Amino acid sequence: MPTILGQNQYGKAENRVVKITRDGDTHHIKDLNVSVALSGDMDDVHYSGSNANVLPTDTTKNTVFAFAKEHGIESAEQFGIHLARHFVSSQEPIQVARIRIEEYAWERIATSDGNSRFIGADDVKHSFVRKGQETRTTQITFDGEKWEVISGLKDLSVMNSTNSEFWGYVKDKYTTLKEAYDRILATDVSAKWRYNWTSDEERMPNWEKSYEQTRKHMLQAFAETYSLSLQQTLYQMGSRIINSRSEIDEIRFSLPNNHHFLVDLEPFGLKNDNEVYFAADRPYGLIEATVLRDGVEPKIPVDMTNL
Ligand SMILES: O=c1[nH]c(=O)c2[nH]c(=O)[nH]c2[nH]1
Repeated sequence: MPTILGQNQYGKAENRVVKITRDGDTHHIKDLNVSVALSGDMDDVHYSGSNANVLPTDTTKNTVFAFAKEHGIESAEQFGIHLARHFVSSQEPIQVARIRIEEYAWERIATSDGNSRFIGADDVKHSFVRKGQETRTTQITFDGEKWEVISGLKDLSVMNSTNSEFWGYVKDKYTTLKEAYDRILATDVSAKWRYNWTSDEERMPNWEKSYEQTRKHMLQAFAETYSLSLQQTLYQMGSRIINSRSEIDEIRFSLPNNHHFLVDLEPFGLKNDNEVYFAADRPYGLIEATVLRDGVEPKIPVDMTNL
């Protein structure tokens, strides 16, 4: 059967580029998901396999990261326009460049002695919570006599653009990880906490207020902990909640370590001074632990955290 080639396009999809602009110790984040689709004179590669007109998709990826450094990311539109113009004007066979960008917005975390809108406060300069709501969860069990309430949240994305280190770990013959003295710490918090209210005889907690305060303490502890590991940060988050909220006896966290790798821009003659990162989606470290009020029995099932 005779066939002909129809519409075709190619490029690297979903380049997760994170650009940190460090204005003194006030940091600004641009977090984009950039997909490049190029089309033009690409008959030969499909019909005969000649790559003579093919700019590799790998190069389109490199261009995204290099442009983040060279031109900055003023807005998704400005960044996309730069990229599209570059591909069409620098590559003779390419006639159309389509750049799709999703932008993930981040807000500064309001810390215990500051307001997020007041950037003068020392500790709100490099801690962010992703815009858009997390999911709130609860599970209630009643046997006719006793209540058990386990509430929580998931998909609360947070990031510290500094004040995170990781070093001094065990090294064996398979260890390649470089020690980090200034890294990005990012996670999507899943947490479940158990209320110590168990009977109609006791005063019921104010559920709305408790949720709001627990979330607040969780965020503030994340922002205010100078982190030597995600494990240490987790413990700080949990103990801040147990110490501040008498209605909660136990909290379990499941924290993915959302790795941000510095992109090597040396091959393009560019210095990456902790500015341009590749936000990897997998694999990720997964750090899980329960923090308990001293003397109480743990009751949150260990594999419940992600529900
Ligand atoms: O905070 C961290 N904890 C780890 O256990 C770990 N392991 C790793 O490779 N990176 C990190 N980061």
